[in-house]
Amino acid sequence: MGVKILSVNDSIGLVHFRGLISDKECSELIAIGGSNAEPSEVVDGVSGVSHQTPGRRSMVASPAADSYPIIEELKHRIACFVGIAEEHQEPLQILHYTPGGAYDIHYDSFLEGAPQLKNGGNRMLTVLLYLNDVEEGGWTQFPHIMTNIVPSVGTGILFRNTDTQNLQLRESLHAGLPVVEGEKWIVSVWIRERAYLVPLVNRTTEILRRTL
Ligand SMILES: O=C(O)CCC(=O)C(=O)O
Ligand SMILES: [Fe+2]
Repeated sequence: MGVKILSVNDSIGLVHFRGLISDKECSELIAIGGSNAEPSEVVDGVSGVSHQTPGRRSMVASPAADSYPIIEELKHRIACFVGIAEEHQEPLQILHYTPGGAYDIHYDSFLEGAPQLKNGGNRMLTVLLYLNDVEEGGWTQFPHIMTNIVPSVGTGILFRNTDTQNLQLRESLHAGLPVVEGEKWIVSVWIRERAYLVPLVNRTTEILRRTL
């Protein structure tokens, strides 16, 4: 499957592309997301604790790659596409936004001294894959570089969150604008500077849920 580059913005290495996943795979991922969803959380940059917040209004599923061949395959494809080993990826997330759902303006990377940096370093890159067309709204917006990405099935973006010293890149500020009509399904993958160890507690919860 050939990846086609639609546009590039050099300031944050933003690449808009099509062809990393097929429409059929998008439907498959939506089905997996729908059957594993929980309310999304955000990690606190100081305490390192995850909590629900009004700024991230979506449902999220983080299915284990070893339970779903398509997730394993996708992680591999993303690693080849970005040229960084799979071990640097945090668990892949499938996000579902309904009308009013949004991810308010934020950085994916952490500031110096944040406890999350201990596991894998900073979130160097983000990959978002759009799994469906949104009737209205749901654009991914980068205000500093005045760029909006309109979700469209089978397309995706890749961008840098950090500079060459792995410090937060100001221009990487972004938001998932509110969905106005329809729904929005995406895959989101955060890629670290170094290998990221999936905390055992998450894995255990997942395994338990699977066996119950
Ligand atoms: O929903 C979007 O368009 C943005 C998602 C996002 O920023 C993230 O998952 O880090
Ligand atoms: Fe983000």
